[in-house]
Amino acid sequence: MSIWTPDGWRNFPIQQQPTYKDQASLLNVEQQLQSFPPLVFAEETRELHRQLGEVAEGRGFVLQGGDCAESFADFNAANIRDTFKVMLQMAVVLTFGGKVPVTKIARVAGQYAKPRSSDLETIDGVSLPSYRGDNVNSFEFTPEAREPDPSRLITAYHHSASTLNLLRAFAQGGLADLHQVNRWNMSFVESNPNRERYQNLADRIEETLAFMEVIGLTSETTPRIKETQLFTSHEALLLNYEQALTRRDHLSGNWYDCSAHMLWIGERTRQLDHAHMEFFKGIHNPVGVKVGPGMDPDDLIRMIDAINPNNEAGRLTLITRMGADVLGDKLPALVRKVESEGRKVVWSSDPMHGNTIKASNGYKTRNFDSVLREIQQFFAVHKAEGSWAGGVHFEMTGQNVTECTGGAYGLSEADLSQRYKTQCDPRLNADQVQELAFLITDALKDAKKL
Ligand SMILES: O=C[C@H](O)[C@H](O)COP(=O)(O)O
Ligand SMILES: C=C(OP(=O)(O)O)C(=O)O
Ligand SMILES: [Mn+2]
Repeated sequence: MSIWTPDGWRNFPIQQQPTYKDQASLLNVEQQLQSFPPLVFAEETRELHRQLGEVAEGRGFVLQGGDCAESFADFNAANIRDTFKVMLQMAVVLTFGGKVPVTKIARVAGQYAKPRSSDLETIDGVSLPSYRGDNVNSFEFTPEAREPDPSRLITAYHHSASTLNLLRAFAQGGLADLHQVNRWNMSFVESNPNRERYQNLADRIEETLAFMEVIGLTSETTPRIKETQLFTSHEALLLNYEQALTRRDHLSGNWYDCSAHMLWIGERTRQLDHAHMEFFKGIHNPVGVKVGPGMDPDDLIRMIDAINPNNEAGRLTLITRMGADVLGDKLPALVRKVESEGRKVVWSSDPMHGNTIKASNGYKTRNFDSVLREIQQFFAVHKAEGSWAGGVHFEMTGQNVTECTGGAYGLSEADLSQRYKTQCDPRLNADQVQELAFLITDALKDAKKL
């Protein structure tokens, strides 16, 4: 067997890559990226691996979320802070309500490249290359903007570095204090139309914090109360970028893709004999694979064995994205196969990508109830099969956008145009996604009885 190298993927067929006209400039960019510092440290990545190992064994839950596509235009402190805040709020609700430790993984600091259904976008009879994410081309609909530009990879790297820098400061610098986080939850509940549904849980958290304070467990005495740990992740789609950030760790001698703690392969690029699979085989990060309704149980085992030949718990997360109407038919056979063959995986639910629809006014959207239904069915299937529903994966933002319909504020298709800001898929807004956290705690608590 030949030895794995970070550039070995170049010998395999590959999908969903931009066609760069200027190859010399691409090479130059790759060389620069290779000389830049890594964005994450292998030891942090191993800690995430350890936590995901606990999740695979049924002793933890993963909350993964963030924009479908980060954008250079929305790169600012308020956006980063608000995503961080909402993830923390959700994690507290899930930890307390579900009585289980929650590992937080943001889709941030590198979630720039997008696979697309079509290579071309046509507007009023004009066809141009599709927008493929800000590290490839620009969203604006002109021939110049849509031309893939390698220098965007450098910009993406610097944006990712600054984003990570701020997140690390937030995580350690006091913004993550549990008292603070629950104050945000209280104000979310107070103004929510479904307040009576959520009030009780938020009050109980408040009381618990007050009790802890009385017995001396305060932010001052107990650092865990004011600090948190947030990992980063993105779809490792552009392998030129990922290769350049893949470094050999001096402590273990292993290769890590140091662009993020966790990387995943999308539904469109996970062919067993293609480049992405080859790349993922050699990196030691925890990895995710998106699994849609077309996956065959035997192929799933082949895929698992290709990526996780030693069957290590925490190495592989299967992120199922089936659609609320399909999951009940398709997921049981996959779960049964994986469990009966003894493969250790984290099962996570992406309830977004299988529920994408076109609204009557043309907006790409998702409905809150379909998203909730897919998660509920995900829990129900795992309960029936005796497996552990290990996590959820959302496209979400801390901003008050109008991209998905439904939720307590009853967003309608007509409301979508008010603040439809996404450059790719529609995200749940801060209120919608917090409601989901409250609404899934019962299923999570129930799952724990297994
Ligand atoms: O985020 C995932 C994909 O990039 C996205 O769902 C593709 O969307 P499209 O069908 O508009 O290309
Ligand atoms: C591209 C994505 O997902 P999928 O591969 O499942 O379509 C995504 O998570 O944005
Ligand atoms: Mn998406």
